[in-house]
Order: sequence, then structure tokens, then C-alpha cells
Amino acid sequence: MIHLDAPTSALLDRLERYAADNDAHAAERSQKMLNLERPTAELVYWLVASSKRSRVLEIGTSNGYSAIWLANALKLNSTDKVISIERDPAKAVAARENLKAASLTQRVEVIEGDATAICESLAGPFDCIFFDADRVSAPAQLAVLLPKLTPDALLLADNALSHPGEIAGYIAAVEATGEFDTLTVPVGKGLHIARRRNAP
Ligand SMILES: C[S@@+](CC[C@H](N)C(=O)[O-])C[C@H]1O[C@@H](n2cnc3c(N)ncnc32)[C@H](O)[C@@H]1O
Repeated sequence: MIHLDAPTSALLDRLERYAADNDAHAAERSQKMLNLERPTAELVYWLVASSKRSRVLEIGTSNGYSAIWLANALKLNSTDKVISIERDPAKAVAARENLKAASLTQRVEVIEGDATAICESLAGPFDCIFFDADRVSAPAQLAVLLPKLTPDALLLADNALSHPGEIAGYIAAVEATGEFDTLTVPVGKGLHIARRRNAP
């Protein structure tokens, strides 16, 4: 079990209950929160915290559930930060509200818009990218982000097992670089993990 502070744990529990109810009744897929499953969120937290990441980019914020986990994983020093991209304006608003409730406004910047265009505009460097948006645009985002990654960058991508067809292009693009050790962990919807072998 991962121990976060009591207010954060209570907020995450509340968001999980909200998403379970909302996603069960939402008329359209775009209205669902589609948050990480708890075991996947805990693994993401573990990976980011244990490898001491400090410049994290999340693609696909939804209402901020996973961003709260990511930000808690990198609370190491004052410059550590998560940038998170969301194209749905209502979800971006909800994410900012939830991040405020988690006292993480200074730690997470939510940028609204199309992920690929925003990735082009970001300077980097990033030592961790979490891909959790539409999957099919992930190869384009990876291409834009590769020059902005640190030598030991960690790439995480959800839905490796739930949407194998949609994520295949991303996994192939990672492998094609020849620079990453990769692994798919059968947790939740399947977490694809790639760690860049240190460049000389
Ligand atoms: C699976 S949800 C993200 C869940 C979130 N990471 C969490 O665990 O709390 C995917 C989100 O990505 C957003 N999205 C999908 N494609 C996108 C794109 N091309 N650019 C920006 N956001 C996108 C959707 O609006 C949706 O809110």
C-alpha cells in the first residue's frame, strides 16, 4: 500500500467514487473521466518516485486524477513540475479545481489544447512522459518529444492491453528508435514502460 497524506488520500478516494459513478452513466465516451485504475496509478507513482523524476509531461489530463499521483511522486524540490495536456475545456477546468483541492496548483500546469501541437511548443527537457490520450496520435507526439528527452527518460503509456491495435503504432515507434528497454506490465489496462538506455 502506498501512503499519501490523509487529505490527498481522501481526495483520490472521492475522485475514484465520482469517476465510477460518472463513467457508468455518461451518455458519451467524451464525458467519461477514464482515470487510471488504482493499481496502475500506484505503479506509475512508484516508478516516477523511485527513479526520482523531476520534469514530467502528461498527455491526457482528464480531471486530474493521474496528475495528482504524478505530482505527489515528484515532490522532491521546488523546481519539480508536471505539465499536463488536455483538449477538453471542461475537463481542464475540473482538473485545475481538483489540483487546487490537492494543493498542487504550483506543481502542475494544465495546458489546454491538442497534444501534438502543444508538444511542439514545449521546450523540455523532460525525464518522464506519460501517454494517456488518444493513443493514435502518440507516435507524432513521440517524434516531436524525442529531442526534448533526457538521456535516461522514462516513457509510460496506458492501454497497452486494452487497445493493442490503437497503441501498436506508438510501441513500434519506441522500438524503432533502438534506444529504449521496454516492458508491458499486465496491470489495469496494461502499462507500457520504456526507459531510455543512457546515451554515451
Ligand atoms: C484516458 S483519459 C486521461 C485520464 C487521466 N490520465 C487520468 O488517469 O486521470 C484521456 C484524456 O485525453 C484527452 N485527449 C485525447 N486525445 C487528446 C489529444 N489529442 N490532445 C489532448 N488531449 C487529448 C481526452 O479528452 C481525455 O480527457
